[in-house]
Amino acid sequence: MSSSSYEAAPIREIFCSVQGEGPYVGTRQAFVRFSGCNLNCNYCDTNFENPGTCEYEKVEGSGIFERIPNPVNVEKLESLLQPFKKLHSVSLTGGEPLMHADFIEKLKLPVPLYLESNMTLPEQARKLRENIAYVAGDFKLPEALREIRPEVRDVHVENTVECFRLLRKNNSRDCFCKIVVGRDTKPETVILAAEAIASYVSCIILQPETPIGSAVRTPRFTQASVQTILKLQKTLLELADTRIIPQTHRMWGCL
Ligand SMILES: C[S@@+](CC[C@H](N)C(=O)[O-])C[C@H]1O[C@@H](n2cnc3c(N)ncnc32)[C@H](O)[C@@H]1O
Ligand SMILES: Nc1nc2[nH]cc(C(=O)O)c2c(=O)[nH]1
Ligand code: SF4
Ligand SMILES: [Mg+2]
Repeated sequence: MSSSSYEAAPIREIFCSVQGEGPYVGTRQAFVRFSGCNLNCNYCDTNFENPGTCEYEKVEGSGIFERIPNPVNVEKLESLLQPFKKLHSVSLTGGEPLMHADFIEKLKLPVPLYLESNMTLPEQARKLRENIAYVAGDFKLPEALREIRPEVRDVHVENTVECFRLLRKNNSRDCFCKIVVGRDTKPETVILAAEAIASYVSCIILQPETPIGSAVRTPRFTQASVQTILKLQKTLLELADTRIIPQTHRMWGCL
């Protein structure tokens, strides 16, 4: 074992499922969910705290989880992923996986890496330019972020555009952009965001916000109307292939 295999990261869960979002929906993936995030999006559906152990579902869909001690080192993660067969890719998600770029850089896996990121950490993104085959990059609009100070807003947008530039689509990597659209989303900010990254991506996905928590019983409280999202798509189609795809994994209850 090389010394780099001792690099370790806090991982919240590891399981096999299918990609539930975006243009690769339905493809078979192993998911590695890292703990911790640098943002606090108001719609976030995920618990990314570090619980001290990692939940590992070795048999896909079984609902039976082993508790693996945290942090998990590179070699251990590679062995935990071995039982999962016929994978399209391994989804690195979280929390925010770019916070663990040094760890990801060391991973050696027989399948391509698919990065699910908030695209706000360009120095970390730079480290992974050669490692990632699929970039599912979110553009976090200022109105979706809790506790963002006005003076930080511009830096946030600049960092996001820089991440898309660094990880843009090329001959060996696909890169697409997801934008979660909810009741508070301003069409003007979506259009500005899309203009800034259109040349770096293969498509833009408008992902309607899925109601979470108490909002599930009052969905209209968080959702933008069908008409609003369709209108936005029409405008963005001038810039890029733009699709409206809701989260699908929640519909049939897989992880
Ligand atoms: C939980 S995040 C983790 C990866 C990374 N931090 C990010 O935000 O892209 C994974 C995906 O779930 C999406 N997501 C989270 N909550 C959502 C919700 N309520 N409705 C729709 N999409 C949601 C995020 O926008 C992101 O595309
Ligand atoms: N099935 C499934 N698809 C997903 N696509 C992105 C996810 C995420 O949480 O990053 C996710 C997830 O948690 N489950
Ligand atoms: S960046 Fe991703 S994980 Fe972090 S709060 Fe936002 S949606 Fe949740
Ligand atoms: Mg999810």
